[in-house]
Formats: sequence, C-alpha cells, structure tokens
Amino acid sequence: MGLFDSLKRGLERSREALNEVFYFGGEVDESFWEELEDTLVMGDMGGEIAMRVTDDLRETAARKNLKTADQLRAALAERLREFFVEPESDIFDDTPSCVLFVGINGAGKTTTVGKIASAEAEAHAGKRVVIGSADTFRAAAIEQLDVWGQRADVPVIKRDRGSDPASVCYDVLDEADKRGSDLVLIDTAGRLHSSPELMRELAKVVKVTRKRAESCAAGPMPVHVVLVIDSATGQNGLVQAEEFNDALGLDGIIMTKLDGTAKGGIALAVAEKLKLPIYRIGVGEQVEDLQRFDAADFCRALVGLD
Ligand SMILES: Nc1nc2c(ncn2[C@@H]2O[C@H](COP(=O)(O)OP(=O)(O)OP(=O)(O)O)[C@@H](O)[C@H]2O)c(=O)[nH]1
Repeated sequence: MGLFDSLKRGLERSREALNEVFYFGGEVDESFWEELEDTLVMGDMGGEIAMRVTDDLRETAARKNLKTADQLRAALAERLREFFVEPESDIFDDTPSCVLFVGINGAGKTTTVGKIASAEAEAHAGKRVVIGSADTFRAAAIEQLDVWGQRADVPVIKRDRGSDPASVCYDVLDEADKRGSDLVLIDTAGRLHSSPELMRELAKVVKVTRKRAESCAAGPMPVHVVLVIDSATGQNGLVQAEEFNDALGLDGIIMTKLDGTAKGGIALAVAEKLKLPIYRIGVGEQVEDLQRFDAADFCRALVGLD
C-alpha cells in the first residue's frame, strides 16, 4: 500500500463523516454549513478551529462562486493546510542532531525511536546513528530498544533500570561524542503532563542533555525536544502538548496511531495552537509504518480527495 493510501485508510472515519456532508443534492444551503461545522468539531479539531474554517470556507465559496462538492472539498483541504507549520529543516536529516522523545505513557515513543533509527540507518549508508535509552522506569522499553537496535544495526546506550535519566543522557552524549555520531535518538519514560514532579525530572533531562551536547568534540550538537502524541487521545492531545511545551519548550511533534480510530483533527489543533511542525506520523506498528508528514497530503486525505 502506498503512503497516501495508508494515510487515507487511517483517516477513514473523518473522511466518511465529511463524505456525508458533501453528499448534498442540489444547492449548498444553511444546513450544509451547520453540518460541516459539526463534523469538523467531531473530527477533534476543536470548536474554535471548526468555526473559523467553516466561516472562511463560506466566504471563499461566495467570493469564488464555488458550488460543487469537489470544488468545496478542494477549498476545504487548502484552508486546513494553512494551519500547519513547515519545518525549517528536518531534524533527522540535518545532522548532527540529538532528538529527545517525550510524551505520556504508551504514546509510542519507544516504537518511534526504533522506526526512525531503522529508517535513517537504512536510507543513509555511513550515517552514524545511536539510540539512548533514558526510559529507566519501564524495563521492557530497554529490551524493546535492544531489539530495534539489533535489527537496524544501531548501538543502544543504556543503564540499569532505576538509574537517573539525566545522567543516562549525559552518558549517551559522552558515548555519541566518542563515536562521532551524527544522529542521537533518546527515548524517555512516559509521564503524565499533570505530574509536576515528573515534568521537573524531564526538564532536568533536557537541561543536562543540552549542556553536554554543547561541548561535543566536533562542535555543539543541536538538541531537539519532540512530543510524541497518540492521535486517538483526541482533544486531550492538545492539553498534553500545551503542558509539555510550557515545561520544556518543544521543537516539534510526532503523531502516532493515525491508522487506528484517530480522526486526525488533533494534529491540526496542536499544530495551530503551538505553531510547531509535525516531523513524522505513525500509521502502524511495523518499521515501515512511519511517514514524513506532508500537510497537503494529510489535508487531502482528511477531506476525502485522491
Ligand atoms: N497501531 C499503531 N500502534 C502503534 C504506533 N506507534 C506505536 N504503537 C504501539 O503502541 C504501543 C505503545 O508503544 P510504545 O512505543 O511502547 O510506547 P511508549 O510511549 O514508549 O510507552 P511508555 O514507555 O510506557 O511511555 C505499542 O504496542 C506499539 O506497538 C502506530 O503508529 N500505530
């Protein structure tokens, strides 16, 4: 299945709901606009964005005399596209780079680190990738990363369960520095954004990593903090993103599980509210189920265009 097809399949729920709205017989009337707004709200975009999009589309339709379902669909996809932020560069391509993966429990951090390590090691022969396991809380996370590391032939730097995650990150950077690594991917333990103590611990992890990364032998290594969000968490994903951003200053987002029951709108709500780029999306559990985020494709898939 092509990338666009798997995205389309993942966003099926939103597409089907919008298909019903666009299945109007004759003229676009008041009820069309009401249904459109309701459907966008149900798609996890949030009331404010849904209202803004509907109002703007209504104005565009009147100005450009858009009447057919196809014309309106295309205009909707274009309007939605405007909410997304283009990254200045790709943090996994533009090396040297150290990326810290943060997020709530079970969001898909460990799996995403593994998928990216595999994809980057495979796509670029000679690229020196290293995985750091700073999830010292969940023993299975270390084992999971070991499996991904072996599969991708990428070293995994780890310490015993219960070790201080900030000092693990220091050691990971030390090791990466010695090896002359290009890309350092660090998994952190899942935590609730509502736990001040765990968020403080994470802020320390980020601070220590940044500090050590400044003094790499080959020059300072940029550190990026990426929030991994399970798309199926709906509007709660926005609360998570705001809290993690307040505590850490995020650089970007990765949305996982867009293949499941996700409706997709949360990606848009987070991108719009925090003005952060989405670097990758997860559309399954396997190594190949990770895509670069393409806002135009995403919006077309969301509204049911091919
Ligand atoms: N369907 C689907 N499942 C995914 C995706 N990404 C991750 N998963 C699954 O989600 C579950 C949790 O993933 P993990 O990577 O262990 O999550 P985590 O964020 O590291 O978890 P904690 O360490 O507990 O915080 C696993 O069963 C993964 O296979 C995705 O894009 N699609």
